[in-house]
Amino acid sequence: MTENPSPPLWIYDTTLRDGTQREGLSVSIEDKLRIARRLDRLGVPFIEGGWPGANPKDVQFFWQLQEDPLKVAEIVAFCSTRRPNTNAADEPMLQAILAAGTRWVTIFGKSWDLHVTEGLKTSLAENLAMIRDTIEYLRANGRRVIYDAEHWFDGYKHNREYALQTLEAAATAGAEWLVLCDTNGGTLPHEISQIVQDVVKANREWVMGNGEWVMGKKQLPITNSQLPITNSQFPVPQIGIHTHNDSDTAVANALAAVMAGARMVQGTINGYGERCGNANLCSLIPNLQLKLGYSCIEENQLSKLTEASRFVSEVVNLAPDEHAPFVGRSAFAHKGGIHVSAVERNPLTYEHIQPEQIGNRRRIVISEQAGLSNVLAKARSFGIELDKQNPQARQILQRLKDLESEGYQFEAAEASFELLMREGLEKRPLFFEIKGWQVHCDLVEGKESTSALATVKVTVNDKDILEAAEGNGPVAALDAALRKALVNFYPQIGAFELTDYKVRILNGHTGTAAKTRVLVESRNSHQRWTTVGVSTNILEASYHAVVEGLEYGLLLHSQAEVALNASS
Ligand SMILES: CC(=O)SCCNC(=O)CCNC(=O)[C@H](O)C(C)(C)COP(=O)(O)OP(=O)(O)OC[C@H]1O[C@@H](n2cnc3c(N)ncnc32)[C@H](O)[C@@H]1OP(=O)(O)O
Ligand SMILES: CC(=O)C(=O)O
Repeated sequence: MTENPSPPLWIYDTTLRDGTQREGLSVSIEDKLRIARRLDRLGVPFIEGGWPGANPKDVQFFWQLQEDPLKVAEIVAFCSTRRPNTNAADEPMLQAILAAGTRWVTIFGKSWDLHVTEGLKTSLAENLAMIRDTIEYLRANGRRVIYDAEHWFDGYKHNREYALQTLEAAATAGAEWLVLCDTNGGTLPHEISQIVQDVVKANREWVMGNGEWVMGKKQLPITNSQLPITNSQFPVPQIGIHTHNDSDTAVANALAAVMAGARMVQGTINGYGERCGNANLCSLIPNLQLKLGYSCIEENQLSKLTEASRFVSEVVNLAPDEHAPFVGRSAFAHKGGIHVSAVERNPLTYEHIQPEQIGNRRRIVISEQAGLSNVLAKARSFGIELDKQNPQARQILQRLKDLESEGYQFEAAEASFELLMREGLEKRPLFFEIKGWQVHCDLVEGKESTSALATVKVTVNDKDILEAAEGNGPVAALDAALRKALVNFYPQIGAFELTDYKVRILNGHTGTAAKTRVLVESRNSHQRWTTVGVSTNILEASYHAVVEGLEYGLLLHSQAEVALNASS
């Protein structure tokens, strides 16, 4: 039986061009190069690098890539058509795009008559000439051309005949791809579907025309069958799609276009882009590859998609969207007890794909929504085998629910939950006991910083220790005093660091009687953990979170020692 090969589909990434049009996103040349190389490794065939001539950074970026080119991907330079009533050869922008030295260029032009008369303030005929001249000029200079039909869908709805003429102008001039853009992002999937089908049909009819103009049979100035992306498979220009997310349908629109015959999909990593963003490639690629059977990137690269998404968010300095489909931290996080119970039996029950296929992982969340299955799954992740019939398991679940109703939140403080569970199972080691503590704050009118003094009385191995320490606030002083008291017994405490401290008022309407939840994040040289404390007294809530933070660090250390001894 011969295997049916997956139909090819070209992914075109525009993170470095349209992605950088997102408000709040700004990248250096080095950032752009790092992202381009990461996308190259991911196996994206086309990477739009920017608009050379629009800013010095993009000019430099293309020059640097000429020195040290990408390994696989085609890097593409972007530009508009020439301005009205000029010669393409005299346009500085077109000189800049040639100087970028790429094999492929993308030119955007106007499809909507309103934009021609109102935006460009020129005639419909001149706009067609601008498209044609620009592409012919670039072809004559050895470039392969992708034509982005800006506002295609709005243009089509207002004046179908003229919109089709703009595509025809691009195709006759030698564009190899005609990319239909939903620039304003207002089109819905059913419209995309109908319009793309119509264009694909018109494209085919042009090809089969009466010889007057036969799209695609025109002799093109260059052909290069050595290129990884060759048009030899395609005797005609192919249709592509570029969607924006203003109606929250960018991904759905791109999928609808592909199902209607588009063969190139433009989008960005994490959906970054102008206004509400572009079609998110981190959703599109797995949908196209895993569900629709298209071949977009290598399987072994698909399993690196989550890592690539996080890499890009790190480089552009934007917090990753934890709830992003496919690649978000919560994309395969199960919280409801019913879900966890079923997922534990068969993940297919509540997962649309296997998280490993795109390099993500399943997580079980612990909270008041949990059932015994969550507790058992968490216990397993802590290395504790717990049976559903064990009454202690239900007691732990009940304690968890009681504490959550008092204001605790364990989903973000798994270290505290592990300590709670170990206590319920009588497996919580006693590293130290706190007999008492005090904090004194010195608030001097007119003095900027507060000085605080904390004293703690701690018992370790039957020895009582009394220590005091100062800090620039009460929590810092308390933390310092505890460490001082414990460090001689547990020198590893010296490597623990308190890295984050978050306070949330739980029932603000009760004024100063409100409960406070404190989350403390700590770390050692290779792990991070979070603990929680709740009280009507902010200091007491902090105290509980800080003490559990130290205790959990000691627990991790002792577990690591046990593992080391067992392996040696
Ligand atoms: C749909 C898209 O996302 S397209 C990409 C949009 N991206 C960007 O705009 C980012 C980069 N842009 C820039 O750096 C600047 O806007 C530049 C360098 C391109 C132009 O700057 P300026 O010359 O100062 O012009 P300005 O930005 O004010 O206006 C844009 C000009 O381009 C013209 N223009 C717009 N679309 C096109 C087109 N397809 N073909 C030719 N000219 C066009 C406008 O009519 C206007 O011309 P005018 O100044 O003669 O009226
Ligand atoms: C070209 C482009 O970015 C757009 O039309 O949205």
